Amino acid sequence: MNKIVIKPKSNISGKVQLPSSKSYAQRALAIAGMSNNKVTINRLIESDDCVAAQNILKDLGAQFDRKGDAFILNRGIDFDSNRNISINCGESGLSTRLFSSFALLFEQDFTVNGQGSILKRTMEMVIHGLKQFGKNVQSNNGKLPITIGGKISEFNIEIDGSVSSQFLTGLLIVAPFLKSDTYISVKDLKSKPYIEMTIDLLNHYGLKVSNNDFASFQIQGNQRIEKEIVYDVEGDWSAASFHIVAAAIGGEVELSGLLENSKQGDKAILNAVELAGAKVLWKNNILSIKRDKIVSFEFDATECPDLFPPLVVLAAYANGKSVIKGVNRLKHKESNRGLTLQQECEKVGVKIELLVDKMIVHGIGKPILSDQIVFSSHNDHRIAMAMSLFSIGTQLSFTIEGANAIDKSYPNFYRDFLTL
Ligand SMILES: O=C(O)C1=C[C@@H](OP(=O)(O)O)[C@@H](O)[C@H](O)C1
Ligand SMILES: C=C(OP(=O)(O)O)C(=O)O
Repeated sequence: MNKIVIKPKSNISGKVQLPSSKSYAQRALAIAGMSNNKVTINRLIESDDCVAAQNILKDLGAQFDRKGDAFILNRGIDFDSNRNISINCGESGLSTRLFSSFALLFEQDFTVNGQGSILKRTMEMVIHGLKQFGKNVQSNNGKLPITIGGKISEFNIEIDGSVSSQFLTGLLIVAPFLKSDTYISVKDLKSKPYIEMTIDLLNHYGLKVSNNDFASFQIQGNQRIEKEIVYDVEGDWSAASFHIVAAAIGGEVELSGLLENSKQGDKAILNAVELAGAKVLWKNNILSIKRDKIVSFEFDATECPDLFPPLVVLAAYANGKSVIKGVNRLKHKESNRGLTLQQECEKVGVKIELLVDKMIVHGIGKPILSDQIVFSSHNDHRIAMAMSLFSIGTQLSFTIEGANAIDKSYPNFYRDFLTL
């Protein structure tokens, strides 16, 4: 049954080993597909998005084995195939926008499809970008499915980065393997840390791209992955953000598996919980978070939009107005997260105002639970995880409908959270 009952928790205390980063994992798989040598990716979890990326590699003719949590690529993508190609990207926005750019490596028809919420999310940035390369693109009114075909005739393009960085990630992964050098100028790029992660991983595979202050990128063509690669996927800061906020409002946690100097933008959650009054400490690669006071805060989440759901819960437990910037980034996620957070928080008496690019959360110290509460995840993993936190310091159980949404990024979330 796709619902869960969460019991009240008077206190948070315990240790969690974080799952590996779904953003790094999908990138590592995509770049591995370009290799003619063996690639081993360690610590790859079987979240839905990571499974989708592996299925795409299969659709593209790559061959690999799984041994425990390791992924071992034996043969990369079959670029010599001239049959028409069709990939299914599951519900992953990143895999959909990233692997669409792989159409640049083929001339035959390359169809991209998916399922669930991704069918409602815009693909305009992909369509517009691929057309500039001279490709023909047919879409379902700017959404999936899209079919891409034809030759590349242009290597100097301009894209808009204000809605999503994910297609640019795809272009940066594909461009080193094109026959000519590529120049990409980017207007108004958001989610920049995700582009740093892409470049970080390209460098790990021995590939080079030149970044001119996130405004343009120059990529030499005809590059190769010269040697065997081993890559260990680091822990997921976006997943960690829920346990970090749980501790900040309800007690303490010790988290392992995270890198202190990670390039993941979502490690900014530490700045937010410190602003709200929690204590943060690193010792021997273990991160400890301890509740102290909880005060309202102001935070700009424009570059780390996935932090909105846990930040809203943090703000709900502070007394008074917290301001979180970057709401425009939320429209095109698994749900329209500004609206879904507003709707779900209303159920516990927390009012949220959505202004032009700001959210104001009117925190009430302790959310009010009645015995009737049924949250909806809106089939959005981050909404399901965030609503679970409302069990902290309250007296009554509640239900989350659409609870399985967590499988997209963190299938063991409830197991881990319920041990705290
Ligand atoms: O590149 C990535 O791994 C991601 C980029 C972000 O999307 P946008 O670039 O669309 O903001 C983020 O919200 C998403 O969860 C993962
Ligand atoms: C928006 C997300 O992912 P994606 O865009 O890859 O579906 C997310 O994980 O919150």
